[in-house]
Amino acid sequence: MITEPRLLLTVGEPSGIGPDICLQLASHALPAGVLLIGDLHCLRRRALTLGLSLRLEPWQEGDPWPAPENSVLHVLDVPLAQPCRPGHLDVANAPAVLATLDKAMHLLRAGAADALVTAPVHKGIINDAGIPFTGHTEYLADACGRPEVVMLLAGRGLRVALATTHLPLSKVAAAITREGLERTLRILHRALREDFALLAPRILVAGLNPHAGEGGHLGHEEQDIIAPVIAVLRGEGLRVSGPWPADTLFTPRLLEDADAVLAMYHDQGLPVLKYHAFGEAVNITLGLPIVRTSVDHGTALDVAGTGRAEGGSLLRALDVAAEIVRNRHAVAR
Ligand SMILES: NC(=O)c1ccc[n+]([C@@H]2O[C@H](COP(=O)([O-])OP(=O)(O)OC[C@H]3O[C@@H](n4cnc5c(N)ncnc54)[C@H](O)[C@@H]3O)[C@@H](O)[C@H]2O)c1
Ligand SMILES: N[C@H](C(=O)O)[C@H](O)COP(=O)(O)O
Repeated sequence: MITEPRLLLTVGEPSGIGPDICLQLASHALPAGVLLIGDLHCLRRRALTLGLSLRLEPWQEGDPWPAPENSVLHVLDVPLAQPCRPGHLDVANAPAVLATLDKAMHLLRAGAADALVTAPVHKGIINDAGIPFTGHTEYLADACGRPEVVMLLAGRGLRVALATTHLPLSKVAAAITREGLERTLRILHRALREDFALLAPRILVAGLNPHAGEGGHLGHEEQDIIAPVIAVLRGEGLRVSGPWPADTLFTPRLLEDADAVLAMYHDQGLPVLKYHAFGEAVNITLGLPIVRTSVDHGTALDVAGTGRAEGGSLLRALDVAAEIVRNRHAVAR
């Protein structure tokens, strides 16, 4: 039985709060052994800026997994091209940010770690560097050869999954197909069972249009796509219901009988989740062969290096990653 999962933690965008919240971990009792992946020099400078007293130890592939120690963090060094300055993005550092993810994937594939936790990256600066990138979710899906994954954010008892992720609103409707939606619901259902140990998960599915299409007068996706998929899955005994009008779906009476909500697009579901649990929620990628969790917030350039970054979501992301590793291990036995 795995007692202490080995967690990789990528530091994310170096000019954002990723380094700040990673460094804060040195003063916490962690749920698992954690290895940071990022620029060691940047982390040392940020610790000085923040007045944090801790030791940062270099770790290299082949070294034994670092034992947890008070006020000590271990770092696999992935050097940046330019020195990092809190709050100031530098396009030259974008390749190194992605290199931390590639390193993590390499270690996971080699069986040298059990899960990946990611601090936030800045999607815009990576694109400005000429590298097409929409998010960790899609990048890791691609790296794992699993194009169909599902983004789930969970916090304070609410779980919200998305049928589409980082897509312009103008492309959302066309991206919702019967095949895609059915696959998404199957991935969500399986993950709720295996990763969250819910034996018969109940899923509420949102409509796409106002009032779930108002009987076809405000859109047809509910009748043509969403309802037929729900009918197929219900026919197999899955506890899936909807399409529910999204404006009243997130009300206590409905949520009390649900384990997760499937929203049709990013800003239909995530504002509710973040209003409910920002700072304590966790982003989990379902359907990958690896375990990957992340924070519920972005790079917060405005607070990087100021001492005002809050690390609660990162602590939860580490907890949830460790819990999923243990649950998957139990299922495999
Ligand atoms: N997991 C990820 O990699 C991830 C997640 C969300 C957003 N992003 C990226 O982050 C960048 C900035 O996004 P944004 O400005 O929309 O959102 P943001 O979460 O970075 O910031 C929104 C507001 O919340 C504050 N804030 C966020 N997290 C905080 C924390 N831990 N402690 C204190 N204050 C905090 C910020 O200061 C800001 O005022 C974008 O490029 C976005 O794509 C990345
Ligand atoms: N959609 C996420 C959020 O709003 O919190 C975020 O952009 C992170 O996505 P990735 O995990 O794909 O980077």
